[in-house]
Amino acid sequence: MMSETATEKRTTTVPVLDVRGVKKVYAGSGRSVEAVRDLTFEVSSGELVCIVGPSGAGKTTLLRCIAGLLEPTEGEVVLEGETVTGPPSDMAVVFQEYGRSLFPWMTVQQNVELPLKARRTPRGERDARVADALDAVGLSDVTHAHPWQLSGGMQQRVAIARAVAYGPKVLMMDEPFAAVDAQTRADLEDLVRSIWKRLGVTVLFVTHDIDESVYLGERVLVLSSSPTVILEDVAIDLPDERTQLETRSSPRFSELRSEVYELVQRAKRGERPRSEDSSAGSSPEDTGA
Ligand SMILES: Nc1ncnc2c1ncn2[C@@H]1O[C@H](COP(=O)(O)OP(=O)(O)OP(=O)(O)O)[C@@H](O)[C@H]1O
Repeated sequence: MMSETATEKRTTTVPVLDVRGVKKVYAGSGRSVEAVRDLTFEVSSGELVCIVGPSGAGKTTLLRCIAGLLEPTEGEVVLEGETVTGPPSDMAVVFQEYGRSLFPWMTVQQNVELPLKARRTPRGERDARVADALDAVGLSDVTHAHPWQLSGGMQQRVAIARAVAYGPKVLMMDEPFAAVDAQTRADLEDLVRSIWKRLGVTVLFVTHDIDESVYLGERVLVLSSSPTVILEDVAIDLPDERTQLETRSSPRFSELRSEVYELVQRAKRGERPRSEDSSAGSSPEDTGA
């Protein structure tokens, strides 16, 4: 099993990702929207960090800035010491809309190997990576099927396999399970944790779902409502081995869930982090909405 190596790797504290003072203002048509005001946090190599916050808090905007798909208005994103100025080669993103991210005319195998072909990975290595990734997501027996022949949950597994085959240092997931049923969602959550352990990859997981964030994460970053900053960085001190039944029914899970729930409620009420209390411009009127 590879989990020991992955566990050792996760205990290191090298920041793989450094988000420094990121602000994003969308401008256009005579209207500007400050989606994100000032986000600063670090993610260590091999961590699994979840991001939650009220609707419209700027979770997707933040993720797109980190993925190099949007340019921050101020601040910077530093990945392994390099400022992100476009999609970094060692980052992969899994989006919610699996139906739109897979090519229907290509087989599962072809969809998963596409980014490797684009990177001109040699055939032998490509085949091995695709086989490993499909094995990791439990889809080795449908390599020649087309996405439309698979269930929604299986299609999302293909999208995850594609990201995994690429061998990213950082795997970002933007509400990846919002469109699947509850049972499939639980299976996919366990899949994310098993892949994370198996590969020792750093994972940044955006979700609306408070229970999901606590179940998956080692840390949960709670965003304030607009103008968005980090309201709280919550350490999830649950045991490393998690199961849907035992973990979710443990007293500590309930406590953490309540803590994050209360923080999200505070965010919705427009509360600001304590660090802003003494700073200028932090009056309740300044909380936007
Ligand atoms: N391309 C855009 N142009 C203008 N405003 C935008 C654009 N994209 C997002 N916004 C605005 O920025 C704010 C943050 O949006 P974003 O989608 O990042 O939030 P979110 O937390 O991911 O939302 P949700 O949880 O509802 O998916 C919202 O007010 C949104 O309307």
